[in-house]
Amino acid sequence: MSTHLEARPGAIAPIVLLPGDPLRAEYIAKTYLDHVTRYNTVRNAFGYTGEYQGVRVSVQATGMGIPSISIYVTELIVDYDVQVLIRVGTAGGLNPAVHVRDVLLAQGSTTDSSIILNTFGPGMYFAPLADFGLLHQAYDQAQAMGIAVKAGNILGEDRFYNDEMDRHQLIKYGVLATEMETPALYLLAAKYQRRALAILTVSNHLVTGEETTAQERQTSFDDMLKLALEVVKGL
Ligand SMILES: O=P(O)(O)O[C@H]1O[C@H](CO)[C@@H](O)[C@H]1O
Ligand SMILES: O=c1cc[nH]c(=O)[nH]1
Repeated sequence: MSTHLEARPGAIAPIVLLPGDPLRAEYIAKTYLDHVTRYNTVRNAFGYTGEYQGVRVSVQATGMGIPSISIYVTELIVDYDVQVLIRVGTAGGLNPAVHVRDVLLAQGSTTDSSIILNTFGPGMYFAPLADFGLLHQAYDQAQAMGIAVKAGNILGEDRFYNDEMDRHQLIKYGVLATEMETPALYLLAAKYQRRALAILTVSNHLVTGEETTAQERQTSFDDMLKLALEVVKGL
């Protein structure tokens, strides 16, 4: 047990998929995994362990935002010795080259969060990066599966509703999309020397106003999830 997870020792696999939404965790477990057990219901942050084509893998909901994912990632690493963490999340498009339903690989994550300042002190702007091996593997796997992914910098914001933020400069500098957890995932992976990657599906576009229907969201989620699981299988 850890403070927020009731899993017994050994109940969580060394490789974990991390959706924000607990119902996405349930969907992944029910749709893609065999021999599934649910190891966590604390706060309804569902956690499951099962097998994907013979490979043991867990799925842990992280909730929304940096404070929430930081709790789950820290406990997964420190209390359950998880080695590989792959976020499977949604993002809002920023760049005109990005469209709803696109699957993105977060090569790095810019952030307005204070986590970098609080970790390194003033004047040091640490760049939270994906594990290169996972990124490379996910990119190659996506090509093999015919999934058109874009890899690049994403924004991990502190607030979903943030009228005050001017994102235009970031868009000019090539930032693809915005979400709310990846900088913390990459920072903690760096801290504990674990491997992490965020794979994101674009669910809406903040500049063009494009939206997805529930059905379209499901299909593009499935592309992202199959990609993540094939990466897991290749580890
Ligand atoms: O779909 P998930 O994984 O929750 O990710 C995105 O969706 C939530 C906001 O709606 C934030 O958590 C954001 O990062
Ligand atoms: O954080 C997020 C996630 C999806 N869409 C957004 O606009 N923001």
